[in-house]
Amino acid sequence: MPRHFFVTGTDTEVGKTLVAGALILKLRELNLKANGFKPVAAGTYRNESGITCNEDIETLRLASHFEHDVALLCPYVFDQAIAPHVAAAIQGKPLDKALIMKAFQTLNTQSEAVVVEGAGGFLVPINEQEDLGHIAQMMQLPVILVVGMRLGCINHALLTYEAIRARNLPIAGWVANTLSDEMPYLQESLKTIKNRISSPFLGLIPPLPAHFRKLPNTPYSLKALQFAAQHMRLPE
Ligand SMILES: Nc1ncnc2c1ncn2[C@@H]1O[C@H](COP(=O)(O)OP(=O)(O)OP(=O)(O)O)[C@@H](O)[C@H]1O
Ligand SMILES: C[C@H](N)[C@H](N)CCCCCC(=O)O
Ligand SMILES: [Mg+2]
Repeated sequence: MPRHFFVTGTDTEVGKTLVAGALILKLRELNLKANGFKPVAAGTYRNESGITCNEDIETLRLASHFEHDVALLCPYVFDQAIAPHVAAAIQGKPLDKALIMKAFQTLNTQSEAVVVEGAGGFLVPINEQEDLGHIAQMMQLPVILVVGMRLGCINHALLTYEAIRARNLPIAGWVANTLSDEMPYLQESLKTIKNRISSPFLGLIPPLPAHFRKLPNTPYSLKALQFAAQHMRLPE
């Protein structure tokens, strides 16, 4: 069974962090030292202690085996919640693929399993030449595709699937994440995607119950991650 994964999605805000956190919990259930990694995070807030945080990193940290230093989980954190290469240009700190790889390898030496969460969709740029897909290729990780179940997701899922295959990466599976209670004809969309994507279907996450929903500028709760984990399986 693979223990390292690259989680991508059909778009930004489709539930990659929810699925990445749930995957980490599932790997930890197998008694593995599982940790999350984020190559680049964009968007910060101040927590109640006045510390600058990023929601995704805090969620991955919460799910992970041990409390990491933020720098170990994510080498680049930018303040504005915008495209990473734009944030990098604004802050005068261009993204370096080699530095991301070094950070990933450092975390790897302290982990038995690592779940990497991309930023936005698969082809989101990191600089003028490269994108998150190149990061996945550099890490040589099996990809897990999160499909945010909303109108338009069939096309987005199939486009992303083709893009991952074009980069010659193995696809460990895909997860359907129901973003809202009001997705019309959810089962029909699910069936359509299943018929066209031959990689394993790992589960359908229902809408999070109201009391588990994430508030802005806070990480997911452990309960929310556990709820998601109950509705999906690890790839074989
Ligand atoms: N199953 C679900 N039910 C209800 N709301 C959800 C569900 N999954 C995700 N959401 C909501 O959608 C938003 C985006 O989720 P999330 O942050 O996990 O997306 P992402 O793909 O990781 O985004 P990014 O590209 O910023 O990393 C969050 O506010 C979250 O609460
Ligand atoms: C800030 C946001 N939450 C994501 N981390 C980054 C999304 C970048 C999207 C870029 C794009 O495809 O236009
Ligand atoms: Mg995220």
